[in-house]
Amino acid sequence: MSALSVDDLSVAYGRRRIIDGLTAQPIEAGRVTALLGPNGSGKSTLLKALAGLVRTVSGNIRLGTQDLTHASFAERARHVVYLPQSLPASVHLRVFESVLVAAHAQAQATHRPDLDAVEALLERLGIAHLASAYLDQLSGGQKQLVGLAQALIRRPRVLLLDEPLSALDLNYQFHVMDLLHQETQAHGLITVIVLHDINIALRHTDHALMLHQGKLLTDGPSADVISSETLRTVYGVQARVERCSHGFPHVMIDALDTAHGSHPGSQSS
Ligand SMILES: Nc1ncnc2c1ncn2[C@@H]1O[C@H](COP(=O)(O)OP(=O)(O)OP(=O)(O)O)[C@@H](O)[C@H]1O
Repeated sequence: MSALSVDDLSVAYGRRRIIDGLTAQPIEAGRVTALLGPNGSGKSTLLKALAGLVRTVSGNIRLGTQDLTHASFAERARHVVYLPQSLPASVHLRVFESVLVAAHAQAQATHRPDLDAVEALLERLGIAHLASAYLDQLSGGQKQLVGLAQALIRRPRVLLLDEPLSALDLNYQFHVMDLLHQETQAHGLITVIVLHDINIALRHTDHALMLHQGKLLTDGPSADVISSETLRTVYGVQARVERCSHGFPHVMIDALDTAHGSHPGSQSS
């Protein structure tokens, strides 16, 4: 299975460099990778660069042996699906149609869309009852689940999700992470998820990249990346990683780290 490789990647908006010479370990297929870091550290910018949505990019992005950095937008879109933080507000389509449209978009390139597959996916996401509802009449969390259905139905090789749990209740957060794990393993996807909830990252992801002011502070197994030291450096908090009675690691935040003075994200230019 191919890996996604990022080598010496820099990304700028105009003259302002946001991602600065980022080189990461290969992001392997079949495992869920968390992209972590404070507000403004460059997580969305990195995802957009991987999806080919930012112009001012230097360095190398490869999918297996294929150079994605210089691939056309259409070529990249065959392999990479990016789900932004929020979907367009006013699309007057029914949920089922919207997922079918997403399937059609991909089907031209790879496989034929399948009505049963759409139905099964809505069922697995727990939103089959919304199939006939209009998108612009859904709650924020319901829209987010539909966005995930639109992304997953396309069966990409690389799935980039920007805060896909931000509007979901506790039950759906767990359910969606479980489902993403199953899909990632079953289809050998490269799944990269921006998360703010460190405990979800610890519990539900295999690998993590920790961004700090546009640079990669560290990457590796999530349980190694999420440590007291990195949480202090990156988020300016005093934290402990402990195991709960079921043996799962869990982060406990004790206090803000007074040595930081202000929010660490506010230090970036
Ligand atoms: N379209 C844009 N034009 C100019 N600057 C931008 C643009 N989008 C983001 N930025 C800037 O790039 C920096 C990184 O933003 P980005 O959205 O990548 O951060 P993030 O880590 O995803 O943050 P958050 O956790 O708050 O979503 C911020 O300082 C932001 O102001």
